[in-house]
Parts: sequence; structure tokens; C-alpha cells
Amino acid sequence: MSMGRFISLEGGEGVGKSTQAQMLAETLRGRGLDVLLTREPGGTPGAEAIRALLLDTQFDWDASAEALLFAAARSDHVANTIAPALDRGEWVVCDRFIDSSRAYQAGGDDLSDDAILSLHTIGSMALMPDVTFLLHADGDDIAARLAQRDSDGSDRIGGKPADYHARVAQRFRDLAGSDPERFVLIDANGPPDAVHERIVRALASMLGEGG
Ligand SMILES: Nc1ncnc2c1ncn2[C@@H]1O[C@H](COP(=O)(O)OP(=O)(O)O)[C@@H](O)[C@H]1O
Ligand SMILES: Cc1cn([C@H]2C[C@H](O)[C@@H](COP(=O)(O)OP(=O)(O)O)O2)c(=O)[nH]c1=O
Repeated sequence: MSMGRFISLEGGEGVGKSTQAQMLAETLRGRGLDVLLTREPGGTPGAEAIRALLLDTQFDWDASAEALLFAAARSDHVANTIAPALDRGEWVVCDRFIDSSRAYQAGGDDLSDDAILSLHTIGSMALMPDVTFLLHADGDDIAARLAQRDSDGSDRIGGKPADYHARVAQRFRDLAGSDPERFVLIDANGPPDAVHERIVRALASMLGEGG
């Protein structure tokens, strides 16, 4: 039985993370692996409840309260869902993880990366993914996808101004550049199948299974 791996998918809103996380989980299951597909913020009843608080436009969390809430949600998710699955030898595919906090709460707002990582140490034993796919796609395509998906309005964070999201995108790129052992940049343009193919190929080479 092979050892479990922890894979996260990251990137801005609408780039296709959820779609690709599902496709990846399905492919891995097709290879006979036990796979846990999960997401952040969320993945446990408690963390899903915190998610609702975080995304509700009636609240105006400041940057530090927001970072603490994400860290609290992640703590519950790691303790009760992710770590037990990894202990059982399962593969975990997670739609967003710690790098979202580093990109949004530190990059978009101005908390330090060290502060975010300290919260992660306190909350989640500083658990890091084995592989992180950072999806990126052309802005115009994404705007069209989001307009369709979020026709009833965007959530509290998705609705932040364009300059905030530009800082988030830049921080994601910087994080990926600073840790090429863990991150793989994935071109998320084109149909879902083509993107999936890129991810599967990259995973094989990250895990040393050849091209
Ligand atoms: N490769 C793709 N091409 C076109 N539309 C896509 C593609 N991947 C996802 N979508 C659609 O775009 C929207 C956002 O995708 P989603 O997977 O929810 O992104 P994310 O999880 O990154 O926000 C959804 O409506 C989804 O069906
Ligand atoms: C996990 C996480 C998400 N977020 C934000 C990103 C999204 O705007 C929002 C909800 O995540 P998500 O539902 O994944 O958004 P989308 O499908 O639109 O990409 O929470 C953070 O700001 N910090 C975090 O640590």
C-alpha cells in the first residue's frame, strides 16, 4: 500500500480549482487509491460554519480577525479531517489551503507572511502540502466564468477591489517562485480536460514517476 500524499490546489477565484480538484480525485481513485477530496475554508462542520461567517457580506472583519478565523477553520479541518486521512494512508486533495491565507491575508492585506505561518504553527502543526498546484488563466476568461457562476453576486472576499486581487495574484506567484520543490504552475486556460491532463502529468513528474 502506498503512502498518502497531501495535494493542494491554489489560485484566484474562478480559475478552475474546484473543477480540477474533483477531476484529480476521480483519476487517483481510478488508480485504486483512497482519496479524500476536501476544501477550505471548510471540510468539517465547524469549519463550514466559520466559512459562512467569513464570506457573509454583513460582516466587516478586519485583516487580523479574518486571518484568525481562517486559521481556526484550518485547525479544525486539519485535526479532524486531513491529518486522520493522511494517517490512514489516504491521498488528500484540498481545494485551497495555507497558501490562500498567505496570498490573501498577507498579500492582499498587509499582515506578514511570518504572522500567517505562526498562526499555522499554533493551529495546524505547520502542516504543509507535498505538492501545490497553482492555477493561472487569462483575466478575461475568468471574468466571464465568474459572471456566469456568481450571477447572484460575489462573496465578501471575492467582492474585494481589483487591486486587492492583483496583490493576491502577485503573492501567489512569489510564493510559487520561492518554493519550486512544492509548487507547480499550471496553465488553466482551455477546456477542463486539457487542464486536468497538465495536472496529472505534473503530478507524475513531481512524485518522481517519470514524464
Ligand atoms: N477549463 C474551464 N473552462 C471553462 N470553464 C470552466 C473551466 N473550469 C471550470 N470552469 C467553470 O468556471 C467556473 C469556476 O470554476 P471553479 O472550478 O468553481 O473555480 P474555482 O474553484 O477556482 O473558483 C465554474 O462555473 C466552472 O464550471
Ligand atoms: C482558504 C482561504 C480562502 N480565502 C478566500 C478565497 C475566496 O475568496 C474565499 C472562498 O474560497 P472559495 O470558495 O475557494 O472561492 P472560489 O471558489 O471563488 O475560488 O475565501 C482566503 O482569503 N484565505 C484563505 O485562507
